[in-house]
Amino acid sequence: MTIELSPIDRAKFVAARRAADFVEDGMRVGLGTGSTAAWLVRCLGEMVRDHGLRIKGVPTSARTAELARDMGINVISLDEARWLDLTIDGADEFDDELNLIKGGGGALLQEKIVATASDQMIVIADAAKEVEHLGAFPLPCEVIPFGWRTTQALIEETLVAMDVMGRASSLRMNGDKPYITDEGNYIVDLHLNRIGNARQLAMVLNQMPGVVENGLFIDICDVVVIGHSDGRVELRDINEGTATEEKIDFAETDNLFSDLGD
Ligand SMILES: O=C(CO)[C@H](O)[C@H](O)COP(=O)(O)O
Repeated sequence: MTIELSPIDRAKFVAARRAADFVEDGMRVGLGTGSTAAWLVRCLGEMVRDHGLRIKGVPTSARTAELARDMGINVISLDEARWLDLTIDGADEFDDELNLIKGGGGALLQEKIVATASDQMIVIADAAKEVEHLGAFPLPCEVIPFGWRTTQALIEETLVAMDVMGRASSLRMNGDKPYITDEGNYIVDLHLNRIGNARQLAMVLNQMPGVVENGLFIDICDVVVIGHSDGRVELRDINEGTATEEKIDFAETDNLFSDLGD
């Protein structure tokens, strides 16, 4: 039986399926968070189950840990792994230098720690995530709950002083309560519209007391795999300076859909 996927899920799936080919036997792999990364975890689970792939997976959230265990992946902590061969994760935006906004799913802190502790980071995304300038997607900023209003005000004042466009920010909510990250923190989303100097902003934000981490991933991503709903995948490697295109045959991946629906 084949589960009918929406065009966006087909795009996410083919990106994940192609990126899974980068995973080799014996690797320690960082497992991202979000709907695209969930496809990756399912693909790796199938490779473990049906093709005997032996990997150790380091999840970037409780959600991903649960899914990875359900898929039969050997899950270990980052402290056990210490260093990773590869991390594969989704993104909310990427630009032509493969700088990213991440954290739409609230897992930016663990995601950045895990990606930074990896020899290589591969981002998997549908084509809508590609932007000329980062910032249309609200930039997540993880802050500790203590004095969060003061931290938010400090962030806003700093953005005004830096003449960053937008300037509004909002506390991320889960119903009528603040959204709580896996680390017990809050997220303040910065509505910037367009980020002029992402490198500078990332550094400035992280210097503020109360800010734990921000969702700008600068010089961390090595490769982006962009999926399209017709099965095409584009691979861009920032280090090699290459851009190639391939096509995934959905017929060969039918077994993945048979028992792995959401
Ligand atoms: O950064 C993330 C979670 O913190 C996700 O990778 C990002 O939000 C993309 O999610 P999706 O694949 O569901 O579009």
